[in-house]
Order: sequence, then structure tokens, then C-alpha cells
Amino acid sequence: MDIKFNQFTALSHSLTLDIADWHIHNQSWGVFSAHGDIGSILGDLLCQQSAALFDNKLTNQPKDIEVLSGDMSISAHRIAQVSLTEQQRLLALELESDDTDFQDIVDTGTKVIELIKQALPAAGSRQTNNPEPIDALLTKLDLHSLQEQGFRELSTGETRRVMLAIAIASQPDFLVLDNPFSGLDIQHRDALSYYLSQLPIPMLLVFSREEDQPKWIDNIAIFSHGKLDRKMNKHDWEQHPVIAQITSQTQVQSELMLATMQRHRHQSHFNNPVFELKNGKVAYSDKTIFTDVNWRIDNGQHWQIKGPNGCGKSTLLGLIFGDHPQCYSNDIHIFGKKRGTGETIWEIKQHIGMVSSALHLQYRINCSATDVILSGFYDSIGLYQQASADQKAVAKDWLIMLHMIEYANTPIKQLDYSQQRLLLIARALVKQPTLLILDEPYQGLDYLGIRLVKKTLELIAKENLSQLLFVSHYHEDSIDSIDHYLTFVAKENGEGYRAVISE
Ligand SMILES: Nc1ncnc2c1ncn2[C@@H]1O[C@H](COP(=O)(O)OP(=O)(O)OP(=O)(O)O)[C@@H](O)[C@H]1O
Repeated sequence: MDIKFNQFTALSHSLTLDIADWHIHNQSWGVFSAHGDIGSILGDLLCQQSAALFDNKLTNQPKDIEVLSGDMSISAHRIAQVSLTEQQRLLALELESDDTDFQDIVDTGTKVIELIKQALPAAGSRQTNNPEPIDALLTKLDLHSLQEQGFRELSTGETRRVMLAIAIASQPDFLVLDNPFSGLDIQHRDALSYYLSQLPIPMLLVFSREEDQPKWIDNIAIFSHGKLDRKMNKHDWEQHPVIAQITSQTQVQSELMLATMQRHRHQSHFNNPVFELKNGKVAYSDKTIFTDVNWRIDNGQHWQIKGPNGCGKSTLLGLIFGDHPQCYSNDIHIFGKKRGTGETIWEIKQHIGMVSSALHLQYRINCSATDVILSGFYDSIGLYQQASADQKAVAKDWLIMLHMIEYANTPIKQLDYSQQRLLLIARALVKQPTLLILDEPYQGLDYLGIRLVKKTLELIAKENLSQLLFVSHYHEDSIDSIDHYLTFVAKENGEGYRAVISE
């Protein structure tokens, strides 16, 4: 299996890929990108080329990459990719075939097992030597209990594992995995790391965090702003020649952000408790997620919500935000009112900023980068109101701080995933909400983006500009000012989770 690039440049969205010389010969590479969503462009490019050369049908929508110059040759017949961009495409296809309007029940998407079976190569097509039997795949990726579940019901970590199962079921000769560990809890991360190290398929594994560097891969390619800067072996990488250089700029940028927030600071003070849930419970017909959750958030507290994939972290945050259907069957007080006593959802949302993968997936209106940020003032997806001159000035400040002012009028879908995510974070921060809900906020961000947002959140918490409710599976993400924890632990009787509160 050979992939060769020679003086190659290509354009996708806002990123130009630039590879002077790279030969991938039957081996795996770790790919690190300090700045730029390199995983999606490499994945799309390679899948698109192999599909065109070897006449394979692409599973998802066509990818728009323009080759500008140079050569690329590929001998891999079937290349599969796992990325958040690919996940967004699959969700878009699922939404296109949504049958909710025609049925009495809510369409929760294609069943996991069907999606995996659909990915199998067509009968009679070229087979790999060692296809993984579906049953073994389900076991190794811990998907047995989810096989009958609809794709749209899955949690972040569950979705990630399903996307991987779909890619592997297609029996590829080569894999492009863009941050495959992102969203996985520690146990699943370790299991996946072992699984990938044993997989007899060469791969590009793109990582945006030092701790995700695949230990079993010897070759590392370092990209910056789309350009292949250096190739090195694992030993050289561990000396970190690049990291120190590229981190120094984030401190300055995050201090600028804080200064902007302080300039536009306003007070919204509520009596204690800001939020309270008594005997909280969420259950579906076939499954209890959690019960007996008693949680009270007082003024000035910052919280981290912890627990394994699928324990109900996003569900719990959805009860606060008001977009989970069971928020009305629970005993909830928020911002001084009992939920369900006549307040509108907008009255609640105006005090909450939200960043999550679910929101990113829902943000399907293709408005400009400026309008994405402005929509934070109105809690809307897209902008439907005339923003004030002050609000426009704030949005402009944010674009400058994010180094994205040149994209002010660019539609969000033409930006790469990492840039989209930064805009959505700015959208959540712009109105300086009382509660800032951050459900795995770093997902999809490149290395610099992660550093920048982490620094900014640390400053926001320290200065008490908003109260953070934070979810992340990475120990390294801990924010110093967070000293309250809600941890989900499995109940002894096996029926869902309960919450343990600690300080
Ligand atoms: N309609 C539904 N029917 C059955 N189960 C559902 C439904 N909707 C969601 N779930 C399940 O609820 C559980 C909790 O999901 P949630 O997204 O809150 O988990 P999480 O703790 O945030 O996980 P992750 O760490 O992967 O993000 C998951 O196992 C999910 O599959």
C-alpha cells in the first residue's frame, strides 16, 4: 500500500493543504496539527481519490476539495475515515430520511447494527484478507448493548465508537482517523488504543493533544496551517521541539479575550440556589439512565460533571438548558423559578451559554461567522433579528481575537470544523451568561484552539464572569478554579447511575 505526495497543494474550505514530499508505505503515521483542521482535509482527499480511482461508491456526500497543483498517487483501494465532519454528514443523511412527520413516534435514526451492516462491502467486491466479523467488532468496540439503538439517540462517546465500527466494517486497506479518542472515557480510550495498535490496517491517526499521541506509531508528521512542516520519529517528537514555540502565543490571546469580556461585563445576580434538581430521574422505556440525583448550584460555584460514556452527563445538562423532554417531569428550580410554572424557554436560555457537540450538529443554518457570534445574544440557530451597533462591535472584537476577522462574512459551513467550534464558543460567551455549560468544549478544536479556550475558561472562572458547568474526559483539562464535582457512578443493582457530590 503506497500513498505518495509530490509538490502537492489542494484547497478545502478555508484551508490549503501543502505537502512537498511525503511517502506513506504500508505504515502508520501520527499526524499532529498545531493549527488547522488537517484531519478532515486529509480524510476527504484520500477517500475521494481512492473512490474515484477504484470506482468505489462513497458512503456519504461528495467532498469538495480542489487539487491546485502537484501529484498524488494512491494504491489503496478502499480508504475509510472517522472524523467529526464525516459524523456531521451521516447525521445530515439521517435527518433527510427522518420519518417523524409520517409516523406517530419520534424517528431516532437508523439502528446501529443496520448502519454497520450497510457499511460492509458489496457481495462480490474485493475482500481484505482478514475481515473482522461483526460480532467481534461489536465486542471490541463495546457496542453489543447499543446495536438496537437509533443513531440519533447515542451519546458522544457511543457515536464515536459507532463511526469507527462503520469505518472498519467497510474493510478498508487504509484508515484516516481524526482524533478518534476525543469524547471517549478513559476506559474506552485505553481499549481503543489497544485495539488500534493490533489492527492490521495502516492508518493516519490525527491527534490534537499531546496525550493522544499514539505510542505504537513510530512516524509523526507535523502540519501547521495546512503545510507539512516536519517529519520525525517518535523519539524526536517526545523532545517536543514544536510545542514550546506554538504555545507562547495563546497566553496573550486569552488575556485579550478576558479584557473584552471585562469591558462588556454586566451583573445578573440570582438568589441561591441558582439551580436545584431534587430526586432527578431520566429513564426511557427500555433503559434507566439515572435516578435519585440531588444537585444544587449556588452563586459563584464552578462544577465539573464526571462519569463514563453514556452515564447521562449531557442528559443532565439538557435538563438545565431545557432541551431535554423530561425536564418538565423533574423537580427543577432555576434562576428563582420552578420549571414548568409559566416561564418561557427563552427566559431561561438568556442566562445560559451552551457549547456542546449536539449544538454544533444542530447549527445547520449556513449564516456568516459574524452572525453565528451575534446569534448568541438571541439564543437562536442563525440570526433573525437586527443586531445593535454595540453587539456588532462585540462580535467584531471576538473575530479579531480568534484571528478570524478575514472570515467575518464567510458562511460557517465553508470554515473548517475547528473554526466552526471556536465561533460557537464565542457565541456562548458573547452575552456573558450566568451559567456557561461546556459539554466537552474542546472536541474538534486543533491544538492551539484547545490551549486558547482552556486558558480563557480558566480566566473566566477565576474572575467569576460566568459559572462553569464543565464536562471533559481528560484529566489534563481540569480547570483550577473548579472545586465542585458531580460524579456519576453505576448503581449496584445495574439500573443506571446515581450522582455523588464532592468538593
Ligand atoms: N431515546 C432514547 N432511548 C434510549 N436511550 C437513550 C435515548 N436517548 C439517549 N439515550 C441514552 O442515554 C444515555 C445517556 O446519554 P448522554 O448523552 O447523556 O451520555 P453522556 O454521559 O453525556 O455520554 P458521553 O460521555 O458519551 O458524552 C446514553 O447511553 C444514550 O444512548
